[in-house]
Amino acid sequence: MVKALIVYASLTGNTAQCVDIVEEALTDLDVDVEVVESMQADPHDFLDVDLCLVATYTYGTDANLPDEIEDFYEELSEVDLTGKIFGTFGSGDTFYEKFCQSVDDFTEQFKSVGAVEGAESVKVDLDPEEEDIEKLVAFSKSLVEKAAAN
Ligand SMILES: Cc1cc2nc3c(=O)[nH]c(=O)nc-3n(C[C@H](O)[C@H](O)[C@H](O)COP(=O)(O)O)c2cc1C
Repeated sequence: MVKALIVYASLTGNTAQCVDIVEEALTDLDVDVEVVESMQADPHDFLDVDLCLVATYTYGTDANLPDEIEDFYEELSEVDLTGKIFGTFGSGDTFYEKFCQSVDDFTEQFKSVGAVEGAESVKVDLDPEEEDIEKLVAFSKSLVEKAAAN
């Protein structure tokens, strides 16, 4: 059975909604999914799963990482995830110049520790609508296919 860990940060619930959608999609695909808030998460836990996922919103004056996921981001740089499949997603607001910058920051961080992107990241404008749900389900499916072939 494929195992997945989703680590997330969500202040007003939009990213949490995206997490629920991905969790349900992965469960429907027979994946054993664990969901952990970033403050409670340890990046070393990714070593025990087949699929490593991070979901986050973007905040601050210069598209900063949310405070509650910063330590996790830094510690992720110390974990060797060579060959592991990862996926990133989250919510932002297209009003801002750097839309979903934190999602991109995590994509780069995962790549820097050797993980392999299993599906293109999904960036949702505020709360997920029908087309976002479809994208998140397709994202989940693609990740599972990659993990199964890994
Ligand atoms: C002060 C502030 C700064 C923000 N900066 C950005 C930003 O740079 N880029 C972006 O895409 N969204 C930005 N956002 C929007 C949030 O990421 C967006 O509202 C998101 O849906 C929140 O997710 P959550 O409901 O999971 O907390 C900002 C919001 C606030 C309040």
